[in-house]
Amino acid sequence: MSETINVMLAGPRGKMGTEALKMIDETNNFQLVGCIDRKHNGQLVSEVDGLPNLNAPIYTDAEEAFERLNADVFIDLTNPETGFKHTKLALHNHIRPVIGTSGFSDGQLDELKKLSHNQQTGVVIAPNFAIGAVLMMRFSQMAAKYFPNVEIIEKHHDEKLDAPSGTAVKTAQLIKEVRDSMKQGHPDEHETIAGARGADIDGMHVHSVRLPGFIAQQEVIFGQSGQTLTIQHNSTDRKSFMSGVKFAVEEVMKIDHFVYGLENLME
Ligand SMILES: NC(=O)C1=CN([C@@H]2O[C@H](COP(=O)(O)OP(=O)(O)OC[C@H]3O[C@@H](n4cnc5c(N)ncnc54)[C@H](OP(=O)(O)O)[C@@H]3O)[C@@H](O)[C@H]2O)C=CC1
Ligand SMILES: O=C(O)C1=N[C@H](C(=O)O)C[C@H](O)C1
Repeated sequence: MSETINVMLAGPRGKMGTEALKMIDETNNFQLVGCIDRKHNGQLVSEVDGLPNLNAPIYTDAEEAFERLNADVFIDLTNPETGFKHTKLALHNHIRPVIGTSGFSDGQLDELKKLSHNQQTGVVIAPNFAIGAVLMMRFSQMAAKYFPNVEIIEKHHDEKLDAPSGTAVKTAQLIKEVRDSMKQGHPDEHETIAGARGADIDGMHVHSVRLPGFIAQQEVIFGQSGQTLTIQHNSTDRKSFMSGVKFAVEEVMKIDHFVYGLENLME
């Protein structure tokens, strides 16, 4: 039988957090030891409406939670500012972070990488936990070798705080690794309304749609003379992210270094 992994989680009442609590509850060798939330200090998860029947305490003070809880792994599903603070606290306490929260800057990612190295503690930061999205990013990187002209359209629910999405940024980074830097579109093009061409990542234009009705979707559109190629992924349910979260929790137990992107843990 697999050894028990003690897990703590920040953001239990959130859309992803509630789904992650169900996954932890359903996984035989995962044990929830506590949560960090903005509300319900001192209560048990089971005492909060809508959360699973888990007898784990809730802390509103993150420092106290990291000091008191005997956790192996820390999952963060909050927001960029909070998630960054939590990840540093987890590493300082040698609790391995699995971070789904998106919106960290390159500078923040560098700082966490250095901290992980100094603390000799593994960390997994995954812009997208859905296997289909990881494949969409990989296929896009493959295609970019042959189709350097590319634009990314990401579509999310209108409660999302960060734009562009972590997935779009990661996709652009993967493409950047295989194509020469270039400016796309007409050399003389100009926006008559600011923002019309979207964000620019190394010459790639990234467009963010925010509408009710979406969970998460991304299209990577490649074009060259006479043909276009579109690689698209849809998450139609947040369950799509949970096998990736589970996988990351298991894998982070085996590493002592920084990993950015689930693809780096897959065969
Ligand atoms: N990597 C991936 O595959 C995925 C990543 N995400 C990312 O995960 C994050 C969460 O997404 P989602 O669940 O949709 O967002 P929600 O807004 O539904 O949930 C965020 C939760 O974090 C809580 N929170 C905010 N600040 C704090 C704090 N200081 N301490 C503790 N809890 C806090 C919020 O509490 P309150 O309700 O009081 O505001 C809320 O319950 C986002 O960054 C999103 O981009 C989302 C989907 C997939
Ligand atoms: O906020 C979301 O919902 C999502 N966020 C992640 C991102 O920013 O890429 C992953 C997924 O797209 C859902």
